[in-house]
Amino acid sequence: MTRFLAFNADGDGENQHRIPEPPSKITRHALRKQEWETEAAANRPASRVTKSKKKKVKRKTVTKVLDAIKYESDELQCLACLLYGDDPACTSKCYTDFTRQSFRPITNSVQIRGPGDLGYSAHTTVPIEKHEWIGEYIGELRPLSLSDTQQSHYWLPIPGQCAIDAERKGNWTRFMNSSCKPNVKVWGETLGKRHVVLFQVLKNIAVGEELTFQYGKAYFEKAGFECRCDAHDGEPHMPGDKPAAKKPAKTTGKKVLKNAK
Ligand SMILES: C[S@@+](CC[C@H](N)C(=O)[O-])C[C@H]1O[C@@H](n2cnc3c(N)ncnc32)[C@H](O)[C@@H]1O
Repeated sequence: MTRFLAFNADGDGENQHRIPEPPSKITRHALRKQEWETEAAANRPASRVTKSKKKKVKRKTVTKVLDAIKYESDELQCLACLLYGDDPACTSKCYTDFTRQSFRPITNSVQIRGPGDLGYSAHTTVPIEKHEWIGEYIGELRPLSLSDTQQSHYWLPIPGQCAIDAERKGNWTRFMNSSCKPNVKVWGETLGKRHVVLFQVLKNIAVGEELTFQYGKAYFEKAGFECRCDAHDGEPHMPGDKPAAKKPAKTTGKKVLKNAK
């Protein structure tokens, strides 16, 4: 298991330590194969399962799930070639081209700090310009049908497909916390007939700044806790709530007199 290195936020950078329960570092989506076999078995019409077919279905299912986020649709436009899904010119090359050419390769320029109030956090060690694409959400592909209790806090669903769960395996993007004043935006996109979840920078970001995106109200409602981001000075709130009005500073007698004039 490759471990993410982290730096203690209170330290001077030399205080390097390992995250208590680190996930595996991966660059491609992974699967819990057995889980998908169970899922497939549950959805397979009983009457059609014959002994000879059983093996075939099993192999097919895993392959199908491995391709779960590759889709067949003529309605979606590829972010790289701008062609629609039914165009044969849109191929898997679009994915490799886009990730090689249009991604700011910041993977080695992200420092994982913490734990702080929100756990670990991702900070850039290089300046990043507005509109740059900085990463893809990577994790284990899991069935959408899993119950709420089986879904982790690193669960990101792709509607109609599957969910990406980065609890046990993932890349640096799993460490991005939520903010109501985010500097990164999350996009569900398609690249070379593949569903992807990408992150794009919303404004120029300076060295050392934390990278954050908005998880959305539904995330916090489901997770059963409130957002405690810096935009609200760490006060518990739900995304969309207005920041509580700050208490007026104590007025001095002098000021009151001046105003009274
Ligand atoms: C995708 S993880 C982000 C990385 C996480 N901080 C860690 O240490 O692994 C999401 C979890 O981080 C914490 N978190 C992130 N942003 C938060 C926020 N704005 N308010 C409260 N908790 C937050 C919550 O525990 C949440 O379940």
